[in-house]
Amino acid sequence: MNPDIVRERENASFNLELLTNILDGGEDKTNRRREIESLVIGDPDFQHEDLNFMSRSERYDAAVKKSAQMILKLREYGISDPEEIYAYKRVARGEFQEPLGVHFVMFVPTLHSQCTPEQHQKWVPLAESFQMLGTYAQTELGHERFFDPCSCVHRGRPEPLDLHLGMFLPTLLNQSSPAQLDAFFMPAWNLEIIGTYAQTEMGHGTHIRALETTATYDPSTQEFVLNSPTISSIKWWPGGLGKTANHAIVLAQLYTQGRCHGLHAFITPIRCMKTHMPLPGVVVGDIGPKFGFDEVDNGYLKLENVRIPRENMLMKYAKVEPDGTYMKPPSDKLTYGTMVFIRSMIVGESARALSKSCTIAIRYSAVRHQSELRPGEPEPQILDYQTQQFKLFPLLATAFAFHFVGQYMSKTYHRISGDINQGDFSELPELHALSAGLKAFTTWAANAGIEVCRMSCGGHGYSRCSSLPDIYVTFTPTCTYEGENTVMMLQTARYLLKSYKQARAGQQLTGIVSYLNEPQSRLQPHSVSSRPAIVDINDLASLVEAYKLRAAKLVELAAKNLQGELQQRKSNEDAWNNSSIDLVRASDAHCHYVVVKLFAAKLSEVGDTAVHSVLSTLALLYALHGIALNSGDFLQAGLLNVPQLDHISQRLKALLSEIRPDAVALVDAFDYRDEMLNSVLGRYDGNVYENMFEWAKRSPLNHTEVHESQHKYLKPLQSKL
Ligand SMILES: CCC/C=C/C(=O)SCCNC(=O)CCNC(=O)[C@H](O)C(C)(C)COP(=O)([O-])OP(=O)([O-])OC[C@H]1O[C@@H](n2cnc3c(N)ncnc32)[C@H](O)[C@@H]1OP(=O)([O-])[O-]
Ligand SMILES: Cc1cc2nc3c(=O)[nH]c(=O)nc-3n(C[C@H](O)[C@H](O)[C@H](O)COP(=O)(O)OP(=O)(O)OC[C@H]3O[C@@H](n4cnc5c(N)ncnc54)[C@H](O)[C@@H]3O)c2cc1C
Repeated sequence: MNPDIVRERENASFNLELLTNILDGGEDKTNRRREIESLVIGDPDFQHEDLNFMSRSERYDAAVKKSAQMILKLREYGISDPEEIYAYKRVARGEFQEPLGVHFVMFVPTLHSQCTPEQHQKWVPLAESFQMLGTYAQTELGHERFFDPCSCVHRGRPEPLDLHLGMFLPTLLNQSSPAQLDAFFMPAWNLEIIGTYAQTEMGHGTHIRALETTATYDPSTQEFVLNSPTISSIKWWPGGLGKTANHAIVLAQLYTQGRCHGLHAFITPIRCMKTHMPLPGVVVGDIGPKFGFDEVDNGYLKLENVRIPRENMLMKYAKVEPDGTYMKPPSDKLTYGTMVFIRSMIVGESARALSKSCTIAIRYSAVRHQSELRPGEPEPQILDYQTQQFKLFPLLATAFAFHFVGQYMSKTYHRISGDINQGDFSELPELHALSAGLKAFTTWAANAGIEVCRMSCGGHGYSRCSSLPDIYVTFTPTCTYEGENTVMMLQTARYLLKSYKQARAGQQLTGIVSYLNEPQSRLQPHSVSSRPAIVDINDLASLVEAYKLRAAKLVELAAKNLQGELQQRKSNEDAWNNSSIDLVRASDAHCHYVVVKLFAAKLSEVGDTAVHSVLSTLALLYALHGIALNSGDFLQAGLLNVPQLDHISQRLKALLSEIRPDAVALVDAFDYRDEMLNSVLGRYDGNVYENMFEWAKRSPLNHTEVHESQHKYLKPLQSKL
């Protein structure tokens, strides 16, 4: 064990096991999670060469193999609780994704959530043959017997099966009639059907109302005929589509009786279940190498007069009768349910990606010595440099904040989706606004934070052995997929502005936007110099209040700017576009307020004094750092005065020093085993250098002492010169 890291752990001011228990939600949960993780770590079937040393094809192969093994082992061990499945997969995957991810997380849940009772009756016997469903019963989406898609959301690296687990299964869960569920869920769960979620097209990802794929109902055969009428309508991006999946949930414009009824979901067989060859009329393949996601066969799909039975339209909400009569759903946004689900889960993913990165960067900073602080003295640990602390500790605080926000988002999703399943759609707009905004807010912050962690490790952060490049390339598309972040922020802004207008009209708001009801007089701008300071920078409650007032102020500002544009006789759409910078800023401030508020609220649940103290320091650091970064907003809203800015920077420095002795223990509390971090720099024992040397020796370029290119090119060249 490296002596620096041993000393760091001895200096900790709190019992880190207690903090781990808080992150897990209780001591029992920590123990069980560890038990499950050990099942993978001790299993020779999951030992393989570092994927960094493999070609893309080998990586895909290894990821499919791993997915298949995971599914078998989970069933062999009888692990069925969603949290436990997650704990198992998290270790088995490491930083890699699984090919079946979207099958379980999007495909099956979409089937679940969009079935009708009649369809349910038809297929129940199939479903009942599956032992695991019973145990999933308590947890899922208000249904009695469905599995929890949360357990399948990918964590770590993408895998070819991610889309099957991640979107195909969740969409099945959300949008199938019960009969469809039973028809498709069991084969999907047993992997006879491997599904993906095919929504995005080459020409449109964001503006899904403009998707061009068509599903035209033919009453004479009671089939839908699916077509990709243009080059831009080719489905592009779905994970697992290229080579893994044999079915896709295809989002297409529904035509019946000569009318278009908008986007609906259709289960579409794309490959033969026996030979795995593409079916007639189906052109399918891999879209080629990407920034990351090497293990996943993100694919293309062109449909040429592909016929599917009427029953393959997901009919829980909207329906097409045999004669072609269309029955409207109670809300046309229910088709978007899978996206809301995944966005809610991505919030917790932000916490995990950032906490892993902080673990690596902080452990490495504790064992790395560089430069001179005082002449003649030994080189200090780089963690002793104030600038290093300033890079890393606010991110550490952010990782804790996002962890608690992730827990909240997941609970809120389950509560509201339970109501939706009971036919109560009243909180759907709030769920959409919250999940869209927090998905964007947390992924942007974590994305930027991972890169800061990488650069804080100097040159070695650039090596794949640090794992930081892998974490980054795997995580960064969360800013784009499941709703591009700017677009998501604008969706939240839409809700905020609507709420603001309602508040101004005297309506009493409830939920997370209720602060918009507060008297506007509190928000009038004051001259910055004359205004008495209303924020106590040492009091978290006061800071929460400041974030709230800043959010209210920015929502008001955006509303006024929008109104100003409208008064210039601009159309609604142009006025909206001309105000969109302000609208995104308002959403960002709203989300920031929610995060600070939830972090502060979490403290009241912590009984242990030492843990409470260290978490309070982190919460204060998170809140003050955010104010320092956005000081213009707080000054403009009259919530701070200029002298306070200096106090804040002094206070921030003091907080960095307070956290310094606990930094390593704080990242240890995230409890990532070495096998999960897969990072030479982030090793628990701190023995970085010797292991870096061993890792490099395994590089394929070192398999021979002299590379063949010497003989092929350089020697002949030398002889010619
Ligand atoms: C492993 C990785 C896997 C990755 C997979 C993928 O990426 S899969 C691909 C992922 N792809 C994406 O994520 C695509 C991203 N794009 C989209 O989700 C949509 O095109 C959109 C939301 C941007 C606009 O949609 P639009 O043009 O239909 O809507 P509009 O703006 O005209 O607003 C009309 C009303 O609808 C409301 N409303 C909207 N959404 C929801 C919702 N989910 N729920 C509830 N409500 C919602 C909205 O608030 C508004 O309410 P209001 O004010 O009238 O009361
Ligand atoms: C790794 C990965 C996996 C994916 N997996 C899947 C999958 O399994 N299934 C699937 O269907 N899709 C998948 N996607 C596609 C993904 O969902 C889309 O790429 C995403 O929704 C963004 O859409 P877009 O690519 O059309 O971006 P665009 O909308 O073209 O975005 C480009 C720019 O335009 C801006 N913009 C667009 N509209 C607006 C607006 N209204 N207001 C302001 N600015 C705007 C955006 O902010 C952005 O800056 C995946 C993508 C990736 C990268």
